Amino acid sequence: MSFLEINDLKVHFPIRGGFFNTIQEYVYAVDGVTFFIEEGKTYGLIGESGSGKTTIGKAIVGLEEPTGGEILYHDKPLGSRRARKKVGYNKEVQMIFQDVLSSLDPKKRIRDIIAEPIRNHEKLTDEEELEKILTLLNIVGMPPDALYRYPHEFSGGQRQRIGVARAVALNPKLIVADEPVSALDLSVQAQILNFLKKIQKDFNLSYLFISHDLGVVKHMCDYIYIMHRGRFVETGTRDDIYNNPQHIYTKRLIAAIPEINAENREEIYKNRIKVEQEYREKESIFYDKNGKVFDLVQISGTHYVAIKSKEDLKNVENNIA
Ligand SMILES: Nc1ncnc2c1ncn2[C@@H]1O[C@H](COP(=O)(O)OP(=O)(O)OP(=O)(O)O)[C@@H](O)[C@H]1O
Repeated sequence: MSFLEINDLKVHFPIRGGFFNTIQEYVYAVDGVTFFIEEGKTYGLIGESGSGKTTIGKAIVGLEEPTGGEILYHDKPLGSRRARKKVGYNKEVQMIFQDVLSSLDPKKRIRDIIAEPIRNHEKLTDEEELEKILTLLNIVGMPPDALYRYPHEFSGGQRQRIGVARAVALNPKLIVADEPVSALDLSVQAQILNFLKKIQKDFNLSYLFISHDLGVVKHMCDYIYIMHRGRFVETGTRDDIYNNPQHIYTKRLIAAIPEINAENREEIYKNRIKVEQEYREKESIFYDKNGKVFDLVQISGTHYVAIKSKEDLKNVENNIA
């Protein structure tokens, strides 16, 4: 059962300029995306820089106001900030960021950083609050003496754990994780991804996992939304996307996954060249003449791809190796 539905979400940013600082044009950061979030599942939102991923995440947590479409929480449209707080939405949907250092106030000790959402939403005595924070530190694998230290005294991986402790402090249902590991080195990335998986079970959490890297989300996500130019170009289960990619943009993302210590390097490079050729030959099937992404067409149970028409589907299918 989905508890969050995003219908035809649009976020357009005006660009102002000229002598009177009037609106000159718009950035169509998010231009009509529809999807849902179910309990305990992980959704990958993948796409290159500027494709609109963070804007979707921010719209979901209420940091960005949609220009169009709606977000339904338990079948009811999200209202004003006040209405969201009243139905507990602000507690249940949290966000963690890539640049965790700048999202943790450098002048505050860890105790106060983690306590912030608790103080905003719950009335606890000092003692109860301390106990809760110590439990949270324990859950994220941080020692109690972290309490009175400052963010700069910790490594990137430790800071991300502190960010997670703050995010789970209010028992959320959904965490929007915006590139949570891309600033970390590879071995720490794996640690944090495993840790996120572990606490998912403990808290029955759902994740909307934002990344530009299909390799990173390979083991995390149940369902994947591939984003390009403000819209979805392909959506499906992890298997649909990894085993049977259809959109040329998805194929390019998969071809770009770096293979560390790969023995078949030559094959990987040849495949990249093949995908690039296919992109040039078949671009018109995937984008209109203005470069806009087409609407999604269902190609199997859970698998949708944005192409010009159903007739072109055959054309695309013939292309599967
Ligand atoms: N406040 C804003 N005002 C104007 N344009 C914005 C604003 N925020 C984002 N944009 C633009 O909207 C588009 C989508 O940005 P967004 O940050 O959502 O992309 P992204 O896919 O998350 O990229 P990245 O991976 O680099 O974070 C970009 O062209 C960006 O420049």
